[in-house]
Amino acid sequence: MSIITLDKVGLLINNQHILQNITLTIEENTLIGIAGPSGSGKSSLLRLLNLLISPTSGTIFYHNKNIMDYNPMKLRQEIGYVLQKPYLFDGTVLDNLEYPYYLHGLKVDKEEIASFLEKVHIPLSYASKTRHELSGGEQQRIAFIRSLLIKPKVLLLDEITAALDENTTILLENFINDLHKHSQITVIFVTHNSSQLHRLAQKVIYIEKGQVNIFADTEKYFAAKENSNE
Ligand SMILES: Nc1ncnc2c1ncn2[C@@H]1O[C@H](COP(=O)(O)OP(=O)(O)OP(=O)(O)O)[C@@H](O)[C@H]1O
Repeated sequence: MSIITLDKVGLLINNQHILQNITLTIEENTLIGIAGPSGSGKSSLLRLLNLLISPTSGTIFYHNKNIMDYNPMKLRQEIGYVLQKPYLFDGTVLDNLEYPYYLHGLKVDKEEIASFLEKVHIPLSYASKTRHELSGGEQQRIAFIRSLLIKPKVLLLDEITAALDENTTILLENFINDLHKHSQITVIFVTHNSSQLHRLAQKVIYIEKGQVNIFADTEKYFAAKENSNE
């Protein structure tokens, strides 16, 4: 079943076509990788899906309803978003992790917080640290689990492993795979890492100059790429 559909979506900023005529359907419970050159519009597409910006043409549907008709807070409870540069606010790690529950009027689940910290190999004792006492990679892992605690149906990940070492990258990839297997989540991730795309994506959206050039199963995408390089 489709969860997100884009119908001729365009984004025009200062007379520049950032995205043009994007039409695609994303099925529920799939892992989608977005690839493409720098400045091609990948992050802009994620921002549109999270209602941080609005399309200037066309329509985006979430569960067959125009996303512009959703309450942004309600939509963001279902569609989580993690930025490349993690943003943790002042306060402790625990404050950061409890915040999504308060924001959406839910009961804080301390056991869940502890189990997620364990899954991303952050000791429980770090709960009382502030972001200034954490490495960039630790902040990224905390921002990542913060987006998951309220159980989004869709997760948008913008190059979240770009600044991480290989072991931590694989740790997060395994986490995403497990989550996808057990929680029926749809994950849409931007990456410049072609091995990661191969390891993680079931389908690939390739964007160039604001347009979707390829939307295909990962194997087909890599086969087509190999052919074009010959
Ligand atoms: N708010 C904005 N105002 C003006 N131009 C913008 C704005 N946001 C993005 N752009 C432009 O839109 C284009 C696409 O940017 P975007 O960040 O979506 O690309 P990207 O594919 O994610 O790039 P990268 O791989 O380098 O992160 C770029 O040319 C960028 O300069």
